[in-house]
Amino acid sequence: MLRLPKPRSLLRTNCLFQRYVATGKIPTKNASFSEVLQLQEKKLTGVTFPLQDLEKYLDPSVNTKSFYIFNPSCNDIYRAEAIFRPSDKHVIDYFTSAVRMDHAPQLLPPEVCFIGRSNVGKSSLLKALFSLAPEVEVRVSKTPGHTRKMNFFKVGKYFTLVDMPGYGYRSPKDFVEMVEAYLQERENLKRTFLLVDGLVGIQPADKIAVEMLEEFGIPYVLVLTKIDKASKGILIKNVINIQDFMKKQTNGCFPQPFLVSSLHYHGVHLLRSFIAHVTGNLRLTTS
Ligand SMILES: Nc1nc2c(ncn2[C@@H]2O[C@H](COP(=O)(O)OP(=O)(O)OP(=O)(O)O)[C@@H](O)[C@H]2O)c(=O)[nH]1
Ligand SMILES: [Mg+2]
Repeated sequence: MLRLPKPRSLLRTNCLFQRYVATGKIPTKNASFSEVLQLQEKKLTGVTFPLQDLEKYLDPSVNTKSFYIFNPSCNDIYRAEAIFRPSDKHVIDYFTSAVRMDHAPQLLPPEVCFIGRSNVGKSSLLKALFSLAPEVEVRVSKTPGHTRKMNFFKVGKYFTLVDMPGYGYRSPKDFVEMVEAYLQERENLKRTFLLVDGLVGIQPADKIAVEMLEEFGIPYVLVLTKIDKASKGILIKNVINIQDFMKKQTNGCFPQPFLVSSLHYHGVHLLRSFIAHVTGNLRLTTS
């Protein structure tokens, strides 16, 4: 069923990763879409549409229709990026943190939040999304359980992104009261991004999170993280498993998973445009 590529050298990835760990700074290569557009077509697809890029390794009998549900044009992606670029009139910044819902800020703009197991890469993804506004401080750590509060980041008047503490290992003891209450009560919450490790695939704790989202009846999206760490074979296996799981056991899940590497910006441009779209700030020219 699968046509697997030869294992590729991880040398370059490792060098970049070492630098990332040593300096704590996320690399900036390919952070902006205009840089990505300079890439050769093959690489451009890999960075911009990592899920669609997997199609060439799949048997033609595999149904990949769901890979193209959200399929913005380059122009759409470019327009969405402008929202993630700060200016004097358009301020992007950390706003506040909260450990309880009654401490959460009263914000009117649409909101999206990022949940997932501790260490799955939630804060790193926010950092990558905000890479065009490097003064925005998002703390990431290799120690699981680093984010202890709900952290609110305002993107001008357009929307708010919320970085959540992780569930599972070393999660805050008040996690349930904090996050479940937020998910159930937040009226301006437009979409929840549930992050799953692209290397290990969906875990029992993730399935519990899915059950909770299904029970709350709120729309959510699955995002596979750290795809730079997974071989194409592992990634394809995890994508197929997840698609199968989504089809059989979910109703509120967007049928197209998103694949990201916060280290190399794979899928980050597409996610920026999806966020702009679901918060009502990007009308697609293609649909
Ligand atoms: N190679 C690689 N490493 C990543 C990526 N995203 C995150 N990491 C690493 O994974 C570790 C955890 O990242 P965080 O973003 O802090 O994870 P988190 O989900 O916010 O974790 P908690 O706040 O503890 O729940 C850090 O060492 C990151 O450098 C990625 O796309 N690629
Ligand atoms: Mg975090």
